[in-house]
Amino acid sequence: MILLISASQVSRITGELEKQYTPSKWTVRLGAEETLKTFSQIGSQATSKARATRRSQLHVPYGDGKGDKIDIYFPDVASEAWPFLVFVHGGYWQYGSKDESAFMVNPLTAQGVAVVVVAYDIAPKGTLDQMVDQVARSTVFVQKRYPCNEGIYLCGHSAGAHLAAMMLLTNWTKHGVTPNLRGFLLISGIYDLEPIVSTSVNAPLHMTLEGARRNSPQWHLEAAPVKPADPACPVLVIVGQHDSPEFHRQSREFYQRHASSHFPAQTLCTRGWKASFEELHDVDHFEIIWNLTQEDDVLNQVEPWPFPLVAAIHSGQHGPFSPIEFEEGSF
Ligand SMILES: N[C@@H](CC(=O)c1ccccc1NC=O)C(=O)O
Repeated sequence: MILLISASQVSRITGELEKQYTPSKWTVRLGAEETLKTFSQIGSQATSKARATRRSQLHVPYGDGKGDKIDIYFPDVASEAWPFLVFVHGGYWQYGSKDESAFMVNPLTAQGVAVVVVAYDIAPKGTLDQMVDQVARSTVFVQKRYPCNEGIYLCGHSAGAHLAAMMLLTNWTKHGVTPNLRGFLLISGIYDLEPIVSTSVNAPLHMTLEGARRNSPQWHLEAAPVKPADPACPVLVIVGQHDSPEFHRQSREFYQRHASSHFPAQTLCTRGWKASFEELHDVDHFEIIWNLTQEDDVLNQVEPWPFPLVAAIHSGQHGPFSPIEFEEGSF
């Protein structure tokens, strides 16, 4: 069947896709520009505060590349057997940096969790393949440097959630060590990159459809070389209520309890991951992260660690979450 569509229909469709993948167009409290400005201000302030008040090691090289750097922030307790939260910042693989992304450092280190904020080479310097490799190498570095860690929890936001999710597929054998991964916290992420190819996001990324698919966790879950080292490694997929419908779809389809015709047998649940899905009530794509600077933010409650969100759902105390659409992942 040949489908004929007019030029104006094409421009309407591409315009809609562009809007769906522009998170600042969906905010409800501040305007787009003010939201982006506030996000970067809050990130910078949180980072200055963390560096001024927490014991830290900054710009630690995890590889030979100039951009292979992490910041490590430590709890007060003298030990190396902390749990580690490794945070991968967002910014559509083309902006953002570790130097304005220490949102959760003070609340988490105060509760005994070491926080690692990862730098990677954003576009145009870095390609998607290189960024994925950098996040893998930074995680391996943390494991090698802190072999007594009480678990590494990978957390990413938006494009950073994509990079963190790619670690579900990583074959660690070539890295010589399998990180002690105990959980994934994927916040407002993108797991199928194909729709991005035809948006302006792709201008500095130069992704081909093939490259987009190669770097889409949604398309490769069946190829995950190993099941999680710890069968209790939970994967929490979270999206903000005021994220766009496309962002909601991305999270839901990645998690989904049952395979869809679009992604047959390609969801976290159907591949055997202990996954949960949650829509966080009344927050947008940016507030969901900047709220992590607050000690009382739901995602910062570490008792019971790792994810009180999961525990709260299981105990029926939904608190500030929207209870809709949650299904416990099958295992
Ligand atoms: N240009 C985008 C900004 C954006 O998407 C973004 C900004 C900061 C952190 C994460 C982002 N999104 C995905 O990585 C917008 O206007 O919404």
